[in-house]
Amino acid sequence: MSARIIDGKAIASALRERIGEEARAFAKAHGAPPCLAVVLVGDDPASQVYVRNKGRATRESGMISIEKRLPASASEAEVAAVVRALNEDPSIDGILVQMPLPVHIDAHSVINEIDPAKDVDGLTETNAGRLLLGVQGLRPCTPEGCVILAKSVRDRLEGLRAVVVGRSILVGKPLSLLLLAENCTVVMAHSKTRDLPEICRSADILCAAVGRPRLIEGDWVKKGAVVLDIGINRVEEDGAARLVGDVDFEAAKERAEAITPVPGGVGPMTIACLLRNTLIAAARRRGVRGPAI
Ligand SMILES: NC(=O)C1=CN([C@@H]2O[C@H](COP(=O)(O)OP(=O)(O)OC[C@H]3O[C@@H](n4cnc5c(N)ncnc54)[C@H](OP(=O)(O)O)[C@@H]3O)[C@@H](O)[C@H]2O)C=CC1
Ligand SMILES: Nc1nc(=O)c2c([nH]1)NC[C@@H]1CN(c3ccc(C(=O)N[C@@H](CCC(=O)O)C(=O)O)cc3)C=[N+]21
Repeated sequence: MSARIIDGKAIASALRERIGEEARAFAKAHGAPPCLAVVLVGDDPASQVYVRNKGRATRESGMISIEKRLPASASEAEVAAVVRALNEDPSIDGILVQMPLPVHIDAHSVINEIDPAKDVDGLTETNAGRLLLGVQGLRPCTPEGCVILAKSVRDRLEGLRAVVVGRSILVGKPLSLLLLAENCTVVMAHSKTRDLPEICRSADILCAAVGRPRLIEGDWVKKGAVVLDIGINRVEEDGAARLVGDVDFEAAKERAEAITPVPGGVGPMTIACLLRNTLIAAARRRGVRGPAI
């Protein structure tokens, strides 16, 4: 039987609807809507598209979107200065520095300039540490979106075996920690992992965040597994440009119970969770409870 396709676009759209309502209530109570600032350095075409989409989604949810663009030649000090100015601006609730940064800029240093209270990507040392400790903080958006999608299929994740392929700071590592917090038994796999197919076959929840088109083959998927495909890879096929994930979707859907498509799976959830984090940051900065969503 063919798998159920997890409609990330629809789930994200429902979440954004509720965030929009909360944002409007917030604006009434506090005199201004939450405000997200996105810092974009250079002119990477994929980043331009994401930043434009984020801006549109932010406005659609009744929030304010600000973009700070710098040329690819900007120095680390210049980027850091922009981030510090946003930290000090009381009208800004959330700051996101779009990755990747040009190679001459140390991403870790720039991210650490962000005020942890405005770090809606959850990437500063403070928020990463809070995730590790399991205390209140802002969580990275893509991993959060993945957990919501997994829960849309399985009410309780407790005791399930989760395999996360990829251990980046942005996706794989925080996703492993969030699944651990849900009481999954988590295996973190990466480029040095031996017997990757065998390890994947043991997964009740299989998460792929690698950045290699269709690396995960159909027969690496256990029958009845939930597959979350985080990869976004642009490939040329039959003379046309298209987006594919890290999982061989057509083959995997014959074995999985449920699977996310690319596009229309995890990607839209990342944006919805970014908006939710902006709302949470805006509320906490004013000392009120965050949204109940
Ligand atoms: N849907 C969304 O919202 C988002 C999607 N993405 C997409 O997710 C993918 C991953 O992104 P990101 O985490 O930033 O990528 P990175 O390149 O930072 O990390 C890739 C990870 O995959 C591992 N890896 C590479 N090759 C293999 C292999 N052959 N077998 C097993 N593991 C391997 C690497 O291992 P090692 O550590 O050993 O090098 C590394 O941990 C990309 O396609 C990206 O576009 C990213 C962010 C959000
Ligand atoms: N600081 C930072 N935080 C990020 O969260 C971050 C980042 N940098 N750099 C790049 C990656 C990538 N990313 C995506 C977000 C949405 C979609 C998305 O909405 N994708 C649509 C399709 C979009 C398209 O057609 O290109 C989908 O999957 O359906 C994809 C990818 C966030 N990232």
